[in-house]
Amino acid sequence: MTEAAVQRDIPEPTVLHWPAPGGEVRVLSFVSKADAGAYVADVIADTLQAAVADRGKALWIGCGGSTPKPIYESLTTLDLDWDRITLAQVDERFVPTDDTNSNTRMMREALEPVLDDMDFMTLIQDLSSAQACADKAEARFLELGGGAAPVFDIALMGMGPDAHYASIFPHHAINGEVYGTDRIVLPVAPTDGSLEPVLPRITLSVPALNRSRKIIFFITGATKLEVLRSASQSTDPLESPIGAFLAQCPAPVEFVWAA
Ligand SMILES: O=C1O[C@H](COP(=O)(O)O)[C@@H](O)[C@H](O)[C@H]1O
Repeated sequence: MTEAAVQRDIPEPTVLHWPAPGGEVRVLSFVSKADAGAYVADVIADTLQAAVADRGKALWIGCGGSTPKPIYESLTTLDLDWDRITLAQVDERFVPTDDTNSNTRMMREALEPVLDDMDFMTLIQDLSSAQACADKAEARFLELGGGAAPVFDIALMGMGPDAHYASIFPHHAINGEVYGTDRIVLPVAPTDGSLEPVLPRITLSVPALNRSRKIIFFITGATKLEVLRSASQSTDPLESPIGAFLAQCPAPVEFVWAA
């Protein structure tokens, strides 16, 4: 069994930090996206290998969108005990897994070199309805947790330019339910099309995300850094989903950023 993943020689980041209602926000700022991505991949790899060494297996969750694809690709180049690693999704669009909008498709493509060795759990467990899909995904998570909501060794998360995280969007009714639910997985209704989400979605609930031992957000671009700076000052879930999340999250949260 490998004790630690290969460590790359990554230039030291600058640490940006500012006060916020939920506690200081800390952002590791790298000179290049490649360095930032390599850092995130190494943190995930080390966390997974430590979990395998401690508990014989690792369970983690990863986000979709386009930003994290290089992280997943990078992880496949590292020497990990893939046969002991399960990856599930933070959120998904309720579309077939071969659809171009599918996070599952992106993740499977990026992880292709190790996909047969590892256990990848898509949130798309049923295409008859988003509720049936969420119910089946919930059951899968309960299996993974031995009958209870599982603990995740690490969560790789992202943030959209509208301050959404997972599939929890500003001004969406899901904000009234997603923080206080007993559910692990919830369906997210689409809007009328003028605002995201335009497609129905499936998301992990906030209590489920909170069961991560650590959370690492990977964001890129000047716009998202300014969105984070401003949104972290509000704890109103309707206006500022990311600010609301940070204000209540019990897990250690780190942001990694590059322009
Ligand atoms: O819709 C989504 O967007 C966010 C952010 O994606 P990005 O490509 O702008 O980084 C992502 O974290 C989430 O998983 C995805 O479903």
